[in-house]
Amino acid sequence: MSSAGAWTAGAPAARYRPFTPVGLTGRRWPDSTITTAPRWLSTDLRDGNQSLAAPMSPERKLAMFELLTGMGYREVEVGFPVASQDDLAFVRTLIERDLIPDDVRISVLTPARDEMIRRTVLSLEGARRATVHLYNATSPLFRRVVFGMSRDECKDLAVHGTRLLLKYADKLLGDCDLGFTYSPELFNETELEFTLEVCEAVMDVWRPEPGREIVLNLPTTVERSLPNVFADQIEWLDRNLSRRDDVCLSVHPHNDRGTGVASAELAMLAGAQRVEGCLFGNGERAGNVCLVTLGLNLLTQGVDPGVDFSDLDHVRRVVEGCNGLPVHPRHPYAGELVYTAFSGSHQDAIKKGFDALDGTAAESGARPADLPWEVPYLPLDPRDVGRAYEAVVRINSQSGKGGVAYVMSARHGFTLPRPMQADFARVVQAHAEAEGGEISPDVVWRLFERAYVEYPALPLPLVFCGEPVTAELHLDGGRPCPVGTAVQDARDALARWGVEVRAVHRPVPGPLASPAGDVVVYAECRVRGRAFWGAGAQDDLPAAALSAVRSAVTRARMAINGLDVPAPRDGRPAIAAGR
Ligand SMILES: CC(=O)SCCNC(=O)CCNC(=O)[C@H](O)C(C)(C)COP(=O)(O)OP(=O)(O)OC[C@H]1O[C@@H](n2cnc3c(N)ncnc32)[C@H](O)[C@@H]1OP(=O)(O)O
Ligand SMILES: CC(C)C(=O)C(=O)O
Repeated sequence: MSSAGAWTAGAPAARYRPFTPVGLTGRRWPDSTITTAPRWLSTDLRDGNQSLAAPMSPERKLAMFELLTGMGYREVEVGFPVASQDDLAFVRTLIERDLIPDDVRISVLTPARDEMIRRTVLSLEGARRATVHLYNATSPLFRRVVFGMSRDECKDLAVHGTRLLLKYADKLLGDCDLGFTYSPELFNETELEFTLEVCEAVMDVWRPEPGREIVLNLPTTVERSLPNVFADQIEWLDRNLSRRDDVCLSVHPHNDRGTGVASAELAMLAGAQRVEGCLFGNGERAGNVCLVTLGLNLLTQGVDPGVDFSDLDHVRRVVEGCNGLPVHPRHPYAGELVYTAFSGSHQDAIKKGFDALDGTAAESGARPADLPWEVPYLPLDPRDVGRAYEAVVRINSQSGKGGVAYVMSARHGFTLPRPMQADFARVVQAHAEAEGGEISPDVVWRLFERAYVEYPALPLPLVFCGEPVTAELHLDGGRPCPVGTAVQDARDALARWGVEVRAVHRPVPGPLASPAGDVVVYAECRVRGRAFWGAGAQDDLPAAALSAVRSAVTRARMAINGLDVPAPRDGRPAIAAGR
């Protein structure tokens, strides 16, 4: 029996205890909004790195550091110098080769152990500005199981560690602009009054004052509760900490419950001023909070994240290379598939959104890129993060006419009339069901060509079993041409070939124009009460109209005679795709 089978006797829920709520009254955070970006600290090179099966090589560390600082992160935790010779060497390289931009503050992590604090401080020798980050676990479980310490002993560890830090910094760091971060590890599982007691005791040693802040960094070391509980904890501390103006309240959420981002955001509502995390959520177990998601969540609320995500694919490639871990195709904002719709109703709405945006741009004279982003199903303009529109719609058996029309227009430059979209969508759907999988834009094009372009063998004049053919013409782009007389010429030409033109539709006002210079006409021909479509692209409108009608009538003949539609002629496509 598989291990999952053991649950038939009942889930082991009784082994787990729910988190105790904070019992905060008069909460302020639910009524707050986020209007500015927090301070960010990237811990990719420390928490991220320590969680990798193969920690980053020096070259990868440097690539990560350059990426982070190039994107605009101004606080970067660069390692745990006592962990390994590699970690130490990297810190020394940054300092000795003067690789730290003037506006960037590096930080290094140390446990509250005398010799380790000394060596950590020493690792910063020669740095112009740097922060030492001291941590010790404060939760009851850790006090009991890991340290075997009373509350007072646990507090003393933090206090003594801070004293040692000051002592060694005084001795070893000269005129370095030294910052200090203290983290009560497992904050979220620690009694709030005890956290406060420890933080106050640490502050009594560091003595924060204007110009000498302390960063109190509150981690969900292992995320165990709902984000609202974390927000309550942060608001409680925000209300109760002394010297609040000189404290930077920071959070360090992990993602064990999959709610790291929500925890960070609610904590910001509750008073957190700084957030520590990793790009794409690398980090211990289920990861640290994802800095990309947090930053772009802000952007999509109209708040500048203060970090440059304009080439997110580049960021993703560098991070994948450094971490040796793939970014999930569904990762918010950055995954390969997150700007792609396969399903018909999504594609339809996206296409209408783009059309509306183009319409507003044309009316107002504004560039689409300057208009408010209002495209259904896309929370962000892919171009704002350096992604193209091509992949927004991809076709398979779940797709509908909107998606097929989008591909024809965006990829091939053919704006199909609405009833023809439905007709062509049926062709594509049949192919998708027969073949399975995805249908590339090239195959969509070949299906279109096969279904609608001219078959030159068809004899003229175009009468069908003695019945006249009627047609409605739909004009698309093409080289600039004087539409008025050209339309009359087309009517006259078709009349000569036995076709009565009942209507001419012109979806877009203005001259017909396409980069490839063809005039494109779609013809909807009625034969025995049924509609058949054809498309023609030629140098002039009469020729294009005739071509479209011949193609439609061929389809009618084949269908009514129960024959398959023939493949297009060999050689060059009858219409050049990708106009
Ligand atoms: C939540 C976090 O991410 S915290 C950061 C975690 N990161 C890392 O651990 C990566 C780097 N770590 C290392 O290289 C090693 O663990 C070192 C160099 C720090 C220590 O190595 P070792 O001396 O071999 O100790 P080891 O890691 O096995 O055990 C930890 C010891 O430190 C103690 N300890 C753990 N955290 C702390 C702390 N913050 N402050 C003081 N002591 C601590 C433990 O109680 C244990 O003590 P014990 O030996 O008396 O039982
Ligand atoms: C050192 C602290 C901030 C940490 O990494 C954690 O608690 O997850």
